[in-house]
Amino acid sequence: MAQYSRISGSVGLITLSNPPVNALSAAVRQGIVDTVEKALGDPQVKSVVICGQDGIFCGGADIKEFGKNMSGPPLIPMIHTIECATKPMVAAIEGSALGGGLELALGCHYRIAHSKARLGLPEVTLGLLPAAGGSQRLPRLIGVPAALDLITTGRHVTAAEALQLGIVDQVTDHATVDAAVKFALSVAGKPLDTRRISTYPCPHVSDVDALCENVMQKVRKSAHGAIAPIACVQAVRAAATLPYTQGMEREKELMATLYTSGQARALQYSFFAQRAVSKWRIPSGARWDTSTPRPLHKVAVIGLGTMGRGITVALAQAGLPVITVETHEKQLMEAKRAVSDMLNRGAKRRGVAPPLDKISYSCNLQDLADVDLVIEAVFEDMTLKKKVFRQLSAVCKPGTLLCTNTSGLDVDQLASQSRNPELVVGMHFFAPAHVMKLLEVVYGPQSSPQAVATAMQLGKKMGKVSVAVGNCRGFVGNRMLKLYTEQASFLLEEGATPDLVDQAIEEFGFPMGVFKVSDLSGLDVGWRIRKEEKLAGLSVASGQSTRIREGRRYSPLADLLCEQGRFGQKTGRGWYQYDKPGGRVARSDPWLHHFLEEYRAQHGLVARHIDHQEVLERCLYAMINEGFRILEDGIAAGPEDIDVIYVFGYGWPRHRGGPMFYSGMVGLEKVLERLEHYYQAHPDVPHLQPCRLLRRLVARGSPPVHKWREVIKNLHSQL
Ligand SMILES: CCCCCCCCCCCCC[C@H](O)CC(=O)SCCNC(=O)CCNC(=O)[C@H](O)C(C)(C)COP(=O)(O)OP(=O)(O)OC[C@H]1O[C@@H](n2cnc3c(N)ncnc32)[C@H](O)[C@@H]1OP(=O)(O)O
Ligand SMILES: NC(=O)c1ccc[n+]([C@@H]2O[C@H](COP(=O)([O-])OP(=O)(O)OC[C@H]3O[C@@H](n4cnc5c(N)ncnc54)[C@H](O)[C@@H]3O)[C@@H](O)[C@H]2O)c1
Repeated sequence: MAQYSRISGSVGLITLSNPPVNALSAAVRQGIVDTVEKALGDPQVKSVVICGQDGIFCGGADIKEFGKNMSGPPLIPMIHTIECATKPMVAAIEGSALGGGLELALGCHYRIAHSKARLGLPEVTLGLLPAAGGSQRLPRLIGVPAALDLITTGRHVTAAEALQLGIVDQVTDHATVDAAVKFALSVAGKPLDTRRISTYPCPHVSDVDALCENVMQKVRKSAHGAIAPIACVQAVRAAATLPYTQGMEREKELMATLYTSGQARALQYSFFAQRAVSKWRIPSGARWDTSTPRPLHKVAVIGLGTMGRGITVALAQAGLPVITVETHEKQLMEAKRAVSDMLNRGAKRRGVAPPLDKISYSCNLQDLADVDLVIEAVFEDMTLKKKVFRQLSAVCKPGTLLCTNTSGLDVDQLASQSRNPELVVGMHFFAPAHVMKLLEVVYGPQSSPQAVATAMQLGKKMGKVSVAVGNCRGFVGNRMLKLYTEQASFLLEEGATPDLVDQAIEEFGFPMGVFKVSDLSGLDVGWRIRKEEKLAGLSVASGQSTRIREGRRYSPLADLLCEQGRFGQKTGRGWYQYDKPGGRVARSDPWLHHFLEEYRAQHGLVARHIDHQEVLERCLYAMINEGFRILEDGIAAGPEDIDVIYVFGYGWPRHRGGPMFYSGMVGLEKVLERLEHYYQAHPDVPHLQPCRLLRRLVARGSPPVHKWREVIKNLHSQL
């Protein structure tokens, strides 16, 4: 759908109309073709303006159409007709002009943008490239280096930057369509030969091969196996080296490869999954569209360690007044300095003033009497947290929401310490909290719809991707992670090295292998928890075998390293060695290899050859199996929730969709068969036993991931 009218006597106005983002669906494309024909055929019309309804120009091709049989007029000839028109065509850009939307605008002879508009070619983030001429027109318009930057990253630019780059001709603070109509009147009848971008030569670059090779190397490094960024470089290179028509052929060829790839499917799934999780619903029946969040005027953070500092920064950057509480003046002042530094650095990067005045600092919990919401981030110690919750319950005004940033302690137990357990939820941030996008919002059986809605909305305000999850040990992310790291340790016992395991994981697409991450976060963190759980340290029951806990296989390797003071990067030694404490570059450590050999000898273990395939199957399938259990238990509402958590919180390569999507790509039968194989080989590892939901899905013919919810619902109704 596109509406047509004639205004100011001689301007044909075409309005794209497909809420919410005026995506270029088959109907919209047909509407554009019809209205352009009408405008060009109307002798009264001297120039044409194309705009979008409801303050947004166009969000690009309709992603929901991808993978289906395409109907309706194709984009490329449609844009070509617009460019060839003999009447000036002006794009009036408000809101967003993205992907196919910007390509449509590039087909126009002029572009007028509102100052708040955003423009970009984000196809790469969907596993594609701008294949409606964008990869060929943009470099001709703004030059190869700038086009490479925009197309390989998919970043959106502001109207001001678009003007500077030469993407738009004018920026206005006023009504965009009015400005565009005025402009269209002023250019009516003027020659258009110099306005057709496809006819431009690509601006000269001294050594285009060297430039593209350089960008290609950078892109390969950051892509972690994603193919779209590489195809984007190849397409822009074609623009720089070939005539337009041949460049278009190359664009089409590259797009055909990407379009049918599993990576594009994964990335498009991820796009919709990210949006689906914001439409939360929980077992109590509460849901996103019927629950009203509480307005927040002032919030508090308790405990200004690693997490509290990051959370405070994120809250202040979101514009919220925050009061922070520490135990002693010394800690408070130290934290104040660190928080101020973080805010100053962030503000410098973004070219804004640091919101230092949003934060106040205190050592007295009594100062929290008037806050609307508290985020507790004290040590991971249940006794301490319970005490803090009792104190907060006594101090805070009625209705204050109490949230905990615990990584995995029982949120219901904390709720039971409060006079109003319905106002308690977990807000599990990830380190560094002002950077990481993920937030798990943990609800309990008593959490009120308003408490969940408020935490979800606060997460959104802080720029997080928030996922509502049920309460269990480790919630979703850490519960699955435990199985992944456990398998990695078992593999070391069986003959692998940290280098081999990490290489397999990094080749899969994770930015860092499991042992490098462990060195970065500090081995002591997990050690402390395991000691509290009586799995490690002096409290391990006497007579217990070193490699068995609670009747299951246990690997004490990490505990043994901690006993040697090898805590990872912070001590300069861990699973790897570093040039100094705090060093960042992991190097293989002969000591560690010798230590592993001795350990195996001591426990009668014979090292065997382990290949990358086994590393991936053992580590990833164990984690995926736990994901199915989480779905079975109703802790996550659907596979999308788990996948979003893994992509945004744990470095799962986005072009592989997330663990649950990936299992579908591998084939559920295969995952089941491999788990059965490994469980048979390791019967002392119960988590390798394939869970019921996985078996049920395979028995149902392995439906695609978007159909799993039905099977889960049936499973739940039978319980
Ligand atoms: C052998 C075979 C050969 C095959 C060759 C095939 C050739 C096919 C020809 C293709 C030609 C290529 C054309 C072009 O180059 C490709 C593209 O344009 S891809 C799309 C690029 N656009 C984007 O990536 C933009 C995506 N959207 C956004 O970034 C944001 O939505 C927004 C526009 C900035 C708005 O943000 P918000 O206001 O925050 O709103 P939401 O994000 O919550 O979105 C609201 C709602 O809209 C849905 N939606 C958004 N964009 C699209 C879209 N492009 N298509 C469909 N739906 C879209 C979004 O999902 C939300 O809905 P909900 O999921 O909540 O129901
Ligand atoms: N570090 C991580 O990667 C991470 C990630 C997610 C969640 N978490 C969770 O966040 C919480 C905090 O972790 P952290 O790493 O920031 O710990 P941390 O040790 O760095 O900081 C804890 C801070 O709490 C302060 N504190 C202790 N008791 C207090 C009290 N009664 N009143 C006020 N302040 C008090 C301490 O002085 C300290 O500064 C824990 O529950 C942890 O499990 C940590």
